[in-house]
Amino acid sequence: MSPNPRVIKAYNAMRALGISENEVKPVLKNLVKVYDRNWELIEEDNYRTLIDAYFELKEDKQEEHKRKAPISSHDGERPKQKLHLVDRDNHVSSTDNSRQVLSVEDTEIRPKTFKHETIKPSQISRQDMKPTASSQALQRRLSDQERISSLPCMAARDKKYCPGEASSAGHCKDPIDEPRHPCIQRKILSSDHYQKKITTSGTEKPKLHLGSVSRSCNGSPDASNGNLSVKYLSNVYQNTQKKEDSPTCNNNNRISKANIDIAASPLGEVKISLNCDSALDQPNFHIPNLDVVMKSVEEKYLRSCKTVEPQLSMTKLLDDLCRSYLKMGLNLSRKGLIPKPRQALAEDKKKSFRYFDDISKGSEKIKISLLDETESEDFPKFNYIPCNVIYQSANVNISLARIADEDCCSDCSGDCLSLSLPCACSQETGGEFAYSSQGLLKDKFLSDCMSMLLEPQDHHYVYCKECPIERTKNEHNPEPCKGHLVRKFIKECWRKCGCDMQCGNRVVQRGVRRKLQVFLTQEGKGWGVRSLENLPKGCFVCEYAGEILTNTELYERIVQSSGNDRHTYPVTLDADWGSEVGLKDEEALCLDATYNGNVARFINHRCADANLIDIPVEVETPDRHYYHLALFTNRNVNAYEELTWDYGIDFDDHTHPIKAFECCCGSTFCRDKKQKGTRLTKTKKLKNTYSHIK
Ligand SMILES: C[S@@+](CC[C@H](N)C(=O)[O-])C[C@H]1O[C@@H](n2cnc3c(N)ncnc32)[C@H](O)[C@@H]1O
Repeated sequence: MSPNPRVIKAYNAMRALGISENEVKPVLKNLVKVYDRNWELIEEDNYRTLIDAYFELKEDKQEEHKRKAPISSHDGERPKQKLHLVDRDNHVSSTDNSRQVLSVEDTEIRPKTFKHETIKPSQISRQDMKPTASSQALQRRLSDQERISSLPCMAARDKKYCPGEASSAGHCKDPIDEPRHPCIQRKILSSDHYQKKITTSGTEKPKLHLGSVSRSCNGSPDASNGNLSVKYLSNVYQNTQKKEDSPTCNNNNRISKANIDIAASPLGEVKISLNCDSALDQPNFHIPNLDVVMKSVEEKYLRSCKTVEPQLSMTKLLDDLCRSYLKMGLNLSRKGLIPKPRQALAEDKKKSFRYFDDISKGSEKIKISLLDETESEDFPKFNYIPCNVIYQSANVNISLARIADEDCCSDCSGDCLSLSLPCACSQETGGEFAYSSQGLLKDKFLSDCMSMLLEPQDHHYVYCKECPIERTKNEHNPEPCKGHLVRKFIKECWRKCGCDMQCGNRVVQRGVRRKLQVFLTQEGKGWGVRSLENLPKGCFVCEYAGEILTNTELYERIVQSSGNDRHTYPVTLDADWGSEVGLKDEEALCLDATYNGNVARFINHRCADANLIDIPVEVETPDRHYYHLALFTNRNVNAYEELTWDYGIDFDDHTHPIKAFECCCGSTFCRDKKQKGTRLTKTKKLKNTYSHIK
């Protein structure tokens, strides 16, 4: 009779794990019998059930030997008994021990094999069951397994031994009543599911029921109930734990082992696992925090595919995830981080990735975090200021007396936006407030501002007789003014107004409200800013705050700077230069956030199709030499998308005191000719991009 090909396949699968045909034969025979020749159940998950049964049998045998062994005798005793007595830090490394597990001296199958309370094979890390694993790797794993299974319960560390029976003896409470570690709970759930599967598939035998899973007090499953599946889980878990820098279990209750579940259906029927067994073999690999890896990969894809492109490949994405996982793991170890106990993991997460909780040091109403996943860039030295501060000579005249009655709404109360007839403060914006009752910029106002940005030639420019900018460049023989775009202003209610601070016409002055984070960009732009939440279109993000300098002061600063300071691109407050002739130097102002600035100093430039727009805002000074420059979203922005705005740089102007950087914005409309030569010529194309706001 020709051999059953399913039997041959099963032997082959087990052989790949270093288990011989002779060892497998009786186990398989028994399984086929109890599973009523339901081969699918034996074959599924790469013969998990078979492997499980094999190890269960082995474990039974060991238990049997233990029971039979004379208690006082050490001589000539099998070392496995000692294994359960060694201290946590006193690993038994004898190869005999591993060999002992591997060598199956007697393979006699006993009817009790399946009478054990059993945590089902679904609880075993998939990788451990993988038939492709070399027998050498298995040996090593088994050796670890044996070693770690000897570890005592964490709570009973000083006692020597926490066997299954110890549950009733004291230091581990009834494992069922014990609060479950979320990760473990999930695994138990899946074993329940497994049980259901067996029953519903019409197989009556064996009677599989949820085991009394004894777990060590640190939440990992305890190997002491003689259940190899659980033991396996525990071993890999603890093995991994030794190398870890970050929590194995994240908030999503995913379990972390050498196999890390990264995605699962609600009941765990379908899972995607990261297998980092080979990476764990590398001495310089440490397990990174899965959440951070996920975030970083998501961020990368969100940036490159703002809308999901048809060619987006999930395989590629998940492959990339694996690559990033490895990369981060290696990066962690490159920093020479030493694994810390579990309690310190939260702290570690922050340290290993350079995490600052709040770069504003409490000066903003909301914390602004900084996350550096690579530690490849020095954090810039600057002083965080939440609002503008005069450097020295700027003439910023803030006085209530200068605010005329028609420039404020002293008769108002409460919220000006709720008035049936808009108050005086709406005059500046044509008798309508720029803000909607949701606190967002109204579409019409936003699209007018966008149109100025996209089609400046269609808008009003003023040309100074003697341009302060040209004057600083060449005092005695200034070049003709290059022109200043007359900008639309928002005017907010302020101190002389009768409304309260919650008035809908006070947005910018209430400061940052969105969860922003500074992070290191990957395109060579240095630090950048992203929002940790989705932002709706027209939403205020932050103002560009810095030192208020005169043009001359800025010029001197640039000339004197050592060249070591990476100058943040300064902002010229020229939105209203046309309304006055002959601006004095102390009235021609700009903002410099290089040494003193807020989060906006980290927002990078993007040519034309940036997601933020800068809008001048009049708050406390009716003359517009000085104003606030506020950044609003010009479209819906996804969480973790980098926030950018168009600095308005003319990359062709080689006379500008600040040498323009080489633009890496990646926009199709990039104006920097050096970059791909993709100069903005097709305004129409650009207009199409923003057609939604027209
Ligand atoms: C306001 S800062 C932005 C924060 C800056 N990335 C950092 O690390 O501090 C402006 C500077 O960032 C860099 N930068 C901004 N946008 C860029 C872009 N599109 N391409 C290349 N570098 C950029 C330039 O060095 C520029 O002078």
